[in-house]
Amino acid sequence: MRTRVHVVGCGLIGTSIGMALSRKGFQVTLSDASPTAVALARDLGAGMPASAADAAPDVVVVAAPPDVAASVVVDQLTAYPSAVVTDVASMKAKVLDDVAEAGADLTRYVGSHPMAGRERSGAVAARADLFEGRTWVVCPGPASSPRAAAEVEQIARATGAATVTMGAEEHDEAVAAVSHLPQVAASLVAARLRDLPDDALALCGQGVRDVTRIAESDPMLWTQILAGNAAAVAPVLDRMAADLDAVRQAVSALGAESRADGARGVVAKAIADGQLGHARIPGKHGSAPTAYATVIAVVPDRAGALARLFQDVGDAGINLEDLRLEHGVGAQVGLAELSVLPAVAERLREVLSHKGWSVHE
Ligand SMILES: NC(=O)C1=CN([C@@H]2O[C@H](COP(=O)(O)OP(=O)(O)OC[C@H]3O[C@@H](n4cnc5c(N)ncnc54)[C@H](O)[C@@H]3O)[C@@H](O)[C@H]2O)C=CC1
Ligand SMILES: O=C(O)C(=O)Cc1ccc(O)cc1
Repeated sequence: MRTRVHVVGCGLIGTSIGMALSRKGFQVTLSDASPTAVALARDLGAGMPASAADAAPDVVVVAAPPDVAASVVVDQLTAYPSAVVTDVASMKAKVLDDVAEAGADLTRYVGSHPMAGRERSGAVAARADLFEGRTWVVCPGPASSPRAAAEVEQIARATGAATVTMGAEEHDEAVAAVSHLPQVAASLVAARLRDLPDDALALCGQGVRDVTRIAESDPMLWTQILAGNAAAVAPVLDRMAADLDAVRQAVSALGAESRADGARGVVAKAIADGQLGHARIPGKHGSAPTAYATVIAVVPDRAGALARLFQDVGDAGINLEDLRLEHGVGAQVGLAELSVLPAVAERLREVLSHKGWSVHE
């Protein structure tokens, strides 16, 4: 019998989950506070709108905003007394605490968090491959049954994600550093650009684009995430503020007098510490993050053709973030799908066309 999954919240994440699971043969039903979101998710192939005639789901995935996640989880545990319920909110301890406080059946609740997303919200931004090759954290609480944890892992893996199991607090401390602080940093850096004259903005290079991509994120969502994980985020922000202040003082000292003993050491250490931290980020794995743009080049099935393509990409000074090769059926060509940062995709298309490649979006 096909596993029945009910998705509550048909935004970016819920719709993407529905699309991925439907493609894998799960029977997915959809609900949302907004009927338009449900209709859109259905049109995108995420599943069928839930109706009173449906059989009870085996698993409910709550993909509603963080500030309502716990209450929706409680409602779903009550509505479906034998279903396993998970939520995908970006913080886990607060949701678990709130579900526990409501007196719900914790044996059937297992929080989780896909470490994949986009800086855009809503069903329109959903992608069936959003979780492909990404990590999905599963956080069973002390009362969760092993069966419930296994069901949630099965759902996460069916979307193409790799699961890791962690306690809620351990998860929250980790995401405070790897997700929540980066969001604050990106937003604050991008905010510096707001009043910059156009002539200065014209100088924006790849560095500022890399650092600020997620500054496009939804303020409502992130206010809820930072409030919901405040206990773990605050100490990370304190350490960041202390480091920033040290660099600020050193640079101010250098501005006041060129000798400024010790100041260069402080600056160099900050940059070197950044190198050490950056070197620890695990490499890319799985398919290209959906945030990349793809440029498709037709590659003749001839020795050295691919090498020439890579050479041309490299000569343009463009970093290839990922690559997929499709082999043409019935033709002596292959299709090289080049994933690059969206900001350089148009230039890559122009450069490759100019060099004689047949290029497609
Ligand atoms: N955006 C991202 O990149 C990621 C988000 N998450 C988590 O996923 C959850 C959903 O986020 P997104 O999909 O980005 O948000 P979204 O804003 O795209 O979608 C949220 C959906 O929930 C619906 N909704 C609101 N209140 C509801 C309620 N009481 N009952 C049912 N539906 C309700 C909204 O109408 C909307 O369609 C959040 O908890 C977020 O923390 C997790 C990983 C990544
Ligand atoms: O856009 C990106 O790169 C992200 O990392 C998105 C994201 C946003 C919120 C999460 O809780 C998890 C992932």
